Amino acid sequence: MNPGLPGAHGAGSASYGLTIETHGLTKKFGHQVAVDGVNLAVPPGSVFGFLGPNGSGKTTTIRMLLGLASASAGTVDLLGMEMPRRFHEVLPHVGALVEGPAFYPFLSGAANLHRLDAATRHAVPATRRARVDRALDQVGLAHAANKRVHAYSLGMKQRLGIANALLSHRDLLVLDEPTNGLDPQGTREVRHLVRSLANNGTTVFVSSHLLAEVDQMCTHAAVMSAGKLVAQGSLADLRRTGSARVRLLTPDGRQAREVLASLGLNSEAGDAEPGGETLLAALTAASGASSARIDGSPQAQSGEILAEDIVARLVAAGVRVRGFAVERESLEDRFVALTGEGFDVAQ
Ligand SMILES: Nc1ncnc2c1ncn2[C@@H]1O[C@H](COP(=O)(O)OP(=O)(O)OP(=O)(O)O)[C@@H](O)[C@H]1O
Repeated sequence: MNPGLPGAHGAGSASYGLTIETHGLTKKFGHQVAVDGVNLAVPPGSVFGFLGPNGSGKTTTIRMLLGLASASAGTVDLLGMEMPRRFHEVLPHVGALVEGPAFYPFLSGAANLHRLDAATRHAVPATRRARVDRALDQVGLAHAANKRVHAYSLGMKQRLGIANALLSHRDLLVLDEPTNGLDPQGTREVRHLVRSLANNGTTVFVSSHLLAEVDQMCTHAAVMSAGKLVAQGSLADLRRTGSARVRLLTPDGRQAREVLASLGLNSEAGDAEPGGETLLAALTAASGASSARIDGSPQAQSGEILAEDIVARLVAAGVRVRGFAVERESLEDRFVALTGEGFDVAQ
């Protein structure tokens, strides 16, 4: 198969376990450690959000992944091949949008892609027209192919940049903040595009400082804070590791506290409400309290006491329950707790 053809599969698609794998990846600028011992594990087929506040080291990490900057320490493997040693083998299978390509404003979108492809060492000239047309179609710019780029909106220019990264079939796409500076419409277009790219089997690694964006686009995420990787995994796993608590409203506060204590749950008083006392209790039993589990009833996998078991115990003890709710930490609460910083959650 010819790797220059659209649809052709590259670097031994099934011959590696992780699409991106780093160990101890570190970058120092003088005394400043911008990236500090990062171990990334990006599974094939994922849309992997690389999340972190401004200045947390995302772009520096991406530059090292792509061989655009040298690492001070650590290793990088892309598609199972060591970087930058196997740079020339890896590169044809990886598309990237980092700091955006420069387009000629007086040329059409299609003409710009023809020029950029012609400057690419591995690109096959005979298939260029078909590949340009296909890439423009993939990013929804077929109708504007012959329009000059100066008449493109920012969102269209950004999609043209992604089209450039898609001129050949890619096993991996790396996009650095692809929605930065876009208006809400352009942002929606690019997010939609990122999600659809993964449907073709391409692994997409996309950085963002917007939690909501990662939440909407991605299957997996890693969180950077001050140069360090503080969490990574599937979004489902990251959500699950967040803590949960019950909020109970009852006129029988004393007995309720005893029941919760018998399950190993420490409770604290919430706001007083008309008609009773509010109690708040983490769903995870305090250590050493496992003997308090209800016989024969399963605990949730995370070690949490099941809400239905708590209700059953309360009812059995004659505690009158006016209100009962399980409150789970949101992804946002979790990430703020991890990084100690606020995230932009807008958009
Ligand atoms: N060439 C450089 N020389 C010196 N310091 C640098 C250089 N490049 C980045 N840094 C510093 O490294 C740290 C991480 O920067 P980086 O651009 O990787 O963060 P980021 O998470 O991508 O942030 P942003 O979203 O603002 O680009 C910052 O403190 C930055 O000032």
